[in-house]
Amino acid sequence: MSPYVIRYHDINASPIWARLHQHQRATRHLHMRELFERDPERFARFHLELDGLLLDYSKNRITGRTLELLVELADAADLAGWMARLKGGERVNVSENRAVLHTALRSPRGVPVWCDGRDVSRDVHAVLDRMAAFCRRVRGGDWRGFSGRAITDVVNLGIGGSDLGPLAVSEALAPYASPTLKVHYVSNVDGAHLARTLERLDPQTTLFVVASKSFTTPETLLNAEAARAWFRRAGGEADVARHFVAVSSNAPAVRAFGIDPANMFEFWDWVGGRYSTWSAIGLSLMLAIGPEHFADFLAGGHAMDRHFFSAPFDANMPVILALVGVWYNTFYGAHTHAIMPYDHGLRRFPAHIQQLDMESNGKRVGRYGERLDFDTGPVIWGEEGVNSQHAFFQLLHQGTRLVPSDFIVPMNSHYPVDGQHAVLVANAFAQTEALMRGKTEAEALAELAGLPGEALDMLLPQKLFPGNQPSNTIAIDRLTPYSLGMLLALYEHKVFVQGVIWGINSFDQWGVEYGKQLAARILPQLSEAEPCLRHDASTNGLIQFFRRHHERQG
Ligand SMILES: O=P(O)(O)OC[C@H]1O[C@H](O)[C@H](O)[C@@H](O)[C@@H]1O
Repeated sequence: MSPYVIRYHDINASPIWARLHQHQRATRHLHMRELFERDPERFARFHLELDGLLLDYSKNRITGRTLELLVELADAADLAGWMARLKGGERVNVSENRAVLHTALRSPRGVPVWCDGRDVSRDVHAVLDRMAAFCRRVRGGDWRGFSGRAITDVVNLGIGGSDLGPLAVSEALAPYASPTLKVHYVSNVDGAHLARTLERLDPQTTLFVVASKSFTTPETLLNAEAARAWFRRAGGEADVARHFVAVSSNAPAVRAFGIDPANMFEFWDWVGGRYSTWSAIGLSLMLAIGPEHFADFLAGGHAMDRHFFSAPFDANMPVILALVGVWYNTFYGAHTHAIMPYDHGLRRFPAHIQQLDMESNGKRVGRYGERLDFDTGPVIWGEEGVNSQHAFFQLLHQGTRLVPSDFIVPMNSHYPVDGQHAVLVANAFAQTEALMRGKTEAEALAELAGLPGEALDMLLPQKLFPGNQPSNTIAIDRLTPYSLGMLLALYEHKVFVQGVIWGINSFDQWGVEYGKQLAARILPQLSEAEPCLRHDASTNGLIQFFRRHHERQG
């Protein structure tokens, strides 16, 4: 039984919660444009820098007092205590009775990290060493396929945390990837995903990485079986060992699937799926970028960990990002949060953060099972810039919703194409400025000077921009393994801090189980002959429609 089970989280009954509501009422009329005009030091006061990563949080509806009160809220939620418990390897994932130590995955060699009396850092580095040795063999052409040819393609078979993180990071770090080893990610149980990937590949030179923490996820196991069948058309059963490796915390299931545990890379139950990119789940990533770059990625994550665990709350990037998010979510009632990377390589980053945040904090009960009477994690969404400007920014500029957002902007590109990077950056900065400033009636009138009265009446309201739409800008020198490590760890800690404030266990995910159970029930019914009456009328009707229209294959 967890030692924490007796405590209840009633942060919304705390005096600071009420004071923050009062403060919101007292300051909500403030416009950021005026705040900037009044205080030329606003950027100086509201930005932080760490190793070439800058967090500008000045374009938010906050004052110095807002931050003081939000820090008091963090104190009331015992943030310092929960940070110490997290770092100390205590079982902060109370519903699963597990420690949460993804920070140990990026801790340097030789620095012990204790969990249940065991130095898990040794285990971490032992696996990292095995991964590095394996990657060097594959990348160097020493690990060969059954016909003696070197591996040219790696297919990662995994879903959720066993896909999104490594995929997003692999795409972002493409400039660091091997030119001779291509890594593909297949996640969906929709056969199209696997089939369309395999149609370009040769079984003689393809290596499959079956990535599943539990090794029970049906989508991944079905894809792995289909991949094995595809491989077996060319290679024999004895050759499977050269073409299939596994990443899992479940050795018996890996063995039962037919993969030699010698070809399994281990991780542990104290690594949550959506926090596992840094672990052996990053094997496909390491195959792509090599062990040295992977080590730089871990070092970047560790740099952010050191900052997070040591900086005072009012100068702590993840804490600030989290508190400002809580300000809008909880006290302004904002429902969503957008993430816009102005970098083509980061185009899958919002999807990864979507899982990280929504699977962690999309919960309606507290960590002890108590009902929470306030809104918790926001809907996370986003798209790469500038494409997003040409798609949905209309709503951000002139819609009726408050949509806080993060702009992630590298100052340098790996692909300098005739000054285009400056255009990209100019667009990012301009958007944050426009969202903040808005456009006043006087400014709009100046643009419309000379228009006849009727046209002016119609057009003037269309040309007004209310502004006061908040954004954070995360500017980085260049997208490198190190800076991406910092960026990802920044978001992981942000999510943790928000979870602490809302009293949530950010490390379980009971909400995804129910749909899986029902899918397992419906699957056999799709091919039964007798009328389907076991569900509600809608579900029965859909099952009948499938039966009428589905053409059996195979
Ligand atoms: O790595 P696996 O055990 O295959 O799990 C893959 C994913 O599926 C689950 O349903 C969870 O929602 C995710 O958190 C997890 O990352």
